[in-house]
Amino acid sequence: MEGKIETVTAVSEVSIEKKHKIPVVEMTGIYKIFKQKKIEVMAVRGIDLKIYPGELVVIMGPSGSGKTTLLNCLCGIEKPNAGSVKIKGLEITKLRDEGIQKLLQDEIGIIFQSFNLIPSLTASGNVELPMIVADKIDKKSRKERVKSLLQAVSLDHRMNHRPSTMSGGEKQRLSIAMAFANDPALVIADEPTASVDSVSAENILTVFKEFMQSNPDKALLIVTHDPAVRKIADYTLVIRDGQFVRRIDGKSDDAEIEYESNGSDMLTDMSLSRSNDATNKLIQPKNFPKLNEVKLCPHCHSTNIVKKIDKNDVYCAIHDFKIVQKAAIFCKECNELSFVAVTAHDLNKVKINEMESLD
Ligand SMILES: Nc1ncnc2c1ncn2[C@@H]1O[C@H](COP(=O)(O)OP(=O)(O)OP(=O)(O)O)[C@@H](O)[C@H]1O
Repeated sequence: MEGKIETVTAVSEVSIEKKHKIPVVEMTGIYKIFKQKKIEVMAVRGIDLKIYPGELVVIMGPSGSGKTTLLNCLCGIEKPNAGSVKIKGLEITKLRDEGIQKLLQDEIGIIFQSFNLIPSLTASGNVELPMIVADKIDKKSRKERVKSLLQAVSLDHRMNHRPSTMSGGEKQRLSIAMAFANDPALVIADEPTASVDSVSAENILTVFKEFMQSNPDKALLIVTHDPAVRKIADYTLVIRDGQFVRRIDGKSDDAEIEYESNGSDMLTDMSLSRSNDATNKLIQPKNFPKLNEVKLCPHCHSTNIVKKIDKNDVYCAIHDFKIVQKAAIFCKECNELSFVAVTAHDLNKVKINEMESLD
C-alpha cells in the first residue's frame, strides 16, 4: 500500500533451540520522547527487540532515525518513557546509577566510533584498564588476558605502543579488545567502520566474525551506515523514524536497503540543494495540527515558511493511534528545514480502509 510503513518486530522468528536460552537483550514496547519546551520529538516509537546468545545483529538507518537513542535505552544511559529492557533477564529500566555502572562494567562492552582510548596508556594498558576497574581477576590472569585479547585483534606486536602511534584501523581493533576485556554478554559497536579505510574495515569485520565464532555465548549488536557490515550479520534491522521498518535475514549482501532515499524527494521538490541532519528530524507537537494550521517555523517562529507534504510518508503515531503524516517546513528566514507531524485529514488520497489497516 502506498504510504504505509510496516513496522517490523525483531522478535518474530525464534528457533526452538533459542527458546530455551535467555535472550541477552529483550526490549519490549520501547518509546522515547524528548521534550524541548513545547515540542516533543519521538525518537523511538514502540520497538521490540530480542537478541540471543551467538547472534550478530546489525541496525541500519538514516541520520536521526533513532539508532543512538535506542542504544542508549539499551545500555541504561537513557530511560525510555515506556517499555521494558532486560539484559540477560534483568530489568534495567529501574536501576539506579550504580546499577547501570555495574551493568556497563560487567555485561556490556561498547565500541565507540571515536575509539575512546586513553592516550597516555599503551595498547596493553588500555585493554587492562577495564579489568583493573572491575577488579575481578588477579594481576597475572589480567596480563595473560590482555595478551590473548591483543593477539585476537592482531595487535600483539603493538602492545607497548600508545594510541597516537597507531593507524585508525589499529585503534579500532584496540577498542574492540577493550570492549571484550571483562567478558561481557553483549558488545555494542557504534559505527565501528566509519573512521577507517576500507581495508581496515574488512579487518575489523573479520575480527568481529572470529570473536563471535570463538564466543558463541556472546551477542554483538552493530549500529552502522555501512552496508558492508551486513555481510557478517545474522540479520539486519532497518530503522526509520524510530521504528524498525524492515528485517533482512542472512548474510548475503544483495538485498537492497532503500533507507537513504528517506526525505530526499522532498528536498529535491523544494529545490533545496543543501543537506543537513535536520532532513530526518521529525518535530512532533503534542496534538497533531492540520497542515494549514502550521503557520510558524518550529526553529525561529518566523511566518515566512514554505510547506510541503510527503504523500509517501503516512504513518501511525502512538497518540491515540491517529494517522499522521510528515510535512516538510522550509523557513526562508533561518534556512532551516524541519519535518512536522500533521494529521492526515488533509489527505484525500488516504482511503479509509488503508487508514484502518495502519494500526
Ligand atoms: N537529547 C535529545 N533532546 C532532544 N532531541 C533529541 C535528543 N537526542 C536525540 N534527539 C532527537 O531524536 C531523534 C533521533 O536521534 P538519534 O540521535 O537517536 O538518531 P540517530 O539515528 O542515532 O542519528 P545519527 O545517525 O545522526 O547519529 C532525532 O530527531 C534527534 O534530534
